Amino acid sequence: MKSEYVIETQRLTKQYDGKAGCRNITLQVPRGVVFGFLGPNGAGKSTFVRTLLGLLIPTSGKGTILGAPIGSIESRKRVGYLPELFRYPEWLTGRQLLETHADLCGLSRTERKTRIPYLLERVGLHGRGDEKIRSYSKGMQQRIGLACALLSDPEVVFLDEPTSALDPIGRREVRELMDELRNEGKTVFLNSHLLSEVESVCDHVAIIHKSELVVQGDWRKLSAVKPQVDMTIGPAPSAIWDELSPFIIQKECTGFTDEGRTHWLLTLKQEENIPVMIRHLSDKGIAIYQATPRQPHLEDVFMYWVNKKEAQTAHVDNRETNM
Ligand SMILES: Nc1ncnc2c1ncn2[C@@H]1O[C@H](COP(=O)(O)OP(=O)(O)OP(=O)(O)O)[C@@H](O)[C@H]1O
Repeated sequence: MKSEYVIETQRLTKQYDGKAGCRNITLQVPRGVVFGFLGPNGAGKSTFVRTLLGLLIPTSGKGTILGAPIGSIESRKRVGYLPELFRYPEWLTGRQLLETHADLCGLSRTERKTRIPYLLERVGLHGRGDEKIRSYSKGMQQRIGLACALLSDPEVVFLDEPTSALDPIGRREVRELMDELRNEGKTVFLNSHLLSEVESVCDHVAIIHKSELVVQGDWRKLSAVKPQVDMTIGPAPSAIWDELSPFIIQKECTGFTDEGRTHWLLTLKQEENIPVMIRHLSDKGIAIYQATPRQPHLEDVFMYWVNKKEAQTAHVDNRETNM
């Protein structure tokens, strides 16, 4: 039976001379998702990915990819990888680069005959495959790297900042590609600093900071951002706010209309308070013209957890200095 998780690690640690890197990372990546792996610069993301791929030897801990131990040939056979700092031999053409990778993956002649033209097309390099990589723009080089990562039709694809060199059109194409891969049942492990991009393609994320895992899960469910609702209501007595106070953490008047309506931004204790408040207002005969829950943003969730980790680390540092 296939495990629910394609990647699992237990206290995986890779340190450089006993410092930095990543430490005690216990992570589960579900099958068939685009998984966002986030963290500030120097948090340990690339170290963790390179350790998963067997490019670095763990200091301690363990992990599996598709059930095979990390670093084993079995686990490496079934993954694709686009590194952050890609650099390809510039004397090769795009097609020759893919041929070389096809040799490394052990793709048969028949497979590469269909797979290479298909991938050139899929990454937007149709008609450019016979040009030398030296003549490729940075974005085109990133696209050919993406084709290399997908060549063996891997079940798990690691993409490290896959859109860093791409224009907005290219970024959208890569987002669509990630969606397609997910729809095909593949798992994409995405490292990216572009939180708006991650937000639009990922439900599941993990955040690491200062080498350690801070949190993982469906980012919309990670307790961070209090629910907010934009409301427009008709004339109301001020006492109504006292009655609603058990549900509201904060209220902000955001505007008025000529018809005597008022716009409010309300921060609530929990989402379930929205229907309760609406019922209360309408029972009191107060007209509600609109009530729209605000969508949370990944950036808020990210900042919340990174700041929380900062505060914990500062607390531990203070205790150690005072001892
Ligand atoms: N080869 C190395 N030797 C020594 N220290 C290293 C090495 N590679 C990374 N580090 C350190 O390990 C920590 C994590 O680095 P890593 O590159 O994994 O972070 P990252 O989260 O991928 O950062 P970025 O977002 O900037 O790419 C950093 O403090 C870095 O300086």
